[in-house]
Amino acid sequence: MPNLSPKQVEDFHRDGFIVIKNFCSAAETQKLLNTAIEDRNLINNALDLNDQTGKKTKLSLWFKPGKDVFGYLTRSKKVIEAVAELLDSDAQVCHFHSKLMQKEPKVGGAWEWHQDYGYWYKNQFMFPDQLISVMVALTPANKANGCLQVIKGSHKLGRVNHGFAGEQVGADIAMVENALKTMELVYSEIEAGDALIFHSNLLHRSEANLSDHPRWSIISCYSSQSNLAYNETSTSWKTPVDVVPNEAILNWESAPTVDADFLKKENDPALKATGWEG
Ligand SMILES: O=C(O)CCC(=O)C(=O)O
Ligand SMILES: [Fe+2]
Repeated sequence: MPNLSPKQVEDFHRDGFIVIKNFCSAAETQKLLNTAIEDRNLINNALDLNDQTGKKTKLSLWFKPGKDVFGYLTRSKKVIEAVAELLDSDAQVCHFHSKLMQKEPKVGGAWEWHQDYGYWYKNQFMFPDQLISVMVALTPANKANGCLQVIKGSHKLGRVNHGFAGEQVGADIAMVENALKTMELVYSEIEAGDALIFHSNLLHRSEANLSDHPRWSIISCYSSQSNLAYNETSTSWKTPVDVVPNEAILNWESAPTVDADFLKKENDPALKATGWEG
């Protein structure tokens, strides 16, 4: 039984993204949000990333999905089946990394226009069509609190050059402006529990959160096992996901995230100059 309809698959290939409403139930979303708020490891391993104006986005990033509620979500049958249908490979699905994104009221920073493959090219992943991101909203995301914006169809541009924009890596703004002349900018306003699945070359950004409401989400990135990365020391990206039933999210006991292999800022090639920029 396919997880996605033929129309969803077609939309993804044409537009570079799809939104799946109520991908997580209210109870699942609440459990994820509570864990995000209460789990000391997630909090202690959060990195602050400055945007160009000094506003900060907080993110915790880990590689190997564990036996906690986030691990169960990222390994769940519903996520892995959807991803498998959209990746350009019949090989098994591997989990590259997940990030808990916390854009706090008034202080949550912006993300510059970029393609995720703009980062992952630095990891020397070979195939952008075998890399994908799944964003699940843990709180409502809208224009006021800095929801994700995407340029519809921009994954078809291929990878554009990226250079540093503050502490972040940003796409060549000339190419972004050209794209915006003919392609539609879409504000991905979604509710808690909705999922946005997008291609690694889709141009996207988000503005600062100037509202009184948090914008929290989890973004999980997947790669096919046939996609090799020659500059990546973590190993989860080449390890097929140990898939769990969807019920695990709500019903299985959630272990602490203490053993998770969290990213330290200095170890991320995407945050370092390689000389390949520009
Ligand atoms: O959460 C956001 O607003 C964007 C984050 C993002 O695009 C990324 O981490 O690659
Ligand atoms: Fe991104």
